[in-house]
Amino acid sequence: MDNLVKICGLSTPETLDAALSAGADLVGFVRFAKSPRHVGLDLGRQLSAQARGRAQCVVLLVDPDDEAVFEAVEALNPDLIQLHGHESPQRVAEIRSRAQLPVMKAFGIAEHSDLAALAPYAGKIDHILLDAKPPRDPGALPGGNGLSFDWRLLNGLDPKVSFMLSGGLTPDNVAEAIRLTRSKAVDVSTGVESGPGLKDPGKIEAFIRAARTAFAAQH
Ligand SMILES: O=C(O)c1ccccc1NCC(=O)[C@H](O)[C@H](O)COP(=O)(O)O
Repeated sequence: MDNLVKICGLSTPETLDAALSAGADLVGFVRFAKSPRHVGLDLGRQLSAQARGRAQCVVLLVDPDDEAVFEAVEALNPDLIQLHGHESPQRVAEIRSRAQLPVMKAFGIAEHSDLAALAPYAGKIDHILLDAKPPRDPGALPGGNGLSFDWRLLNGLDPKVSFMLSGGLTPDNVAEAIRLTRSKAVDVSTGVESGPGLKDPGKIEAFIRAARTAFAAQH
């Protein structure tokens, strides 16, 4: 995962086009009914076809049963499955094997000890996504909350561990986040919106530009 930008939670052809035109490497489609970014299967099929060949398509699922995995894979034909719930290492391995697709597992980070949760997934996942923990409110979404965590917590992470950084990133703070964490991949949703679920083409472009400049400065 080198110098990659993922725009997550795209749900209209227009904003997807904005992300693709601005050079997003990965585009994420959320399959979670309570989310303002949720895409139905027909829309997901249409959006992933629009993105095909221009960016990697990611389908985001939360504690999916086999049927939810199957229908999402069948409709969206994604390049990658992002798991954003409480999937155990064993369940992740099952999903990866049944779908025959790479998996990126999200981990919520609030304190240094949260990084210990990564170890049991070694060899069972293809990519690591480090995100803020969701608010304790029972109605809160498992992700896409626009909250960041203390990036300095990643200082103790083995430099050989490659990860995608997410959680509260914006066009204004992504350069600092990349500089501090030396992350080679970033993911954003809320920070490129003008309201819940409403992606803003200008913010998408500004985010990608800022991330690219910061990646270039790492070398
Ligand atoms: O976006 C959602 O609505 C969502 C719902 C359920 C699980 C995850 C969800 N989003 C995940 C993301 O958009 C990102 O991978 C990540 O959490 C960063 O989001 P943000 O802090 O909003 O940039």
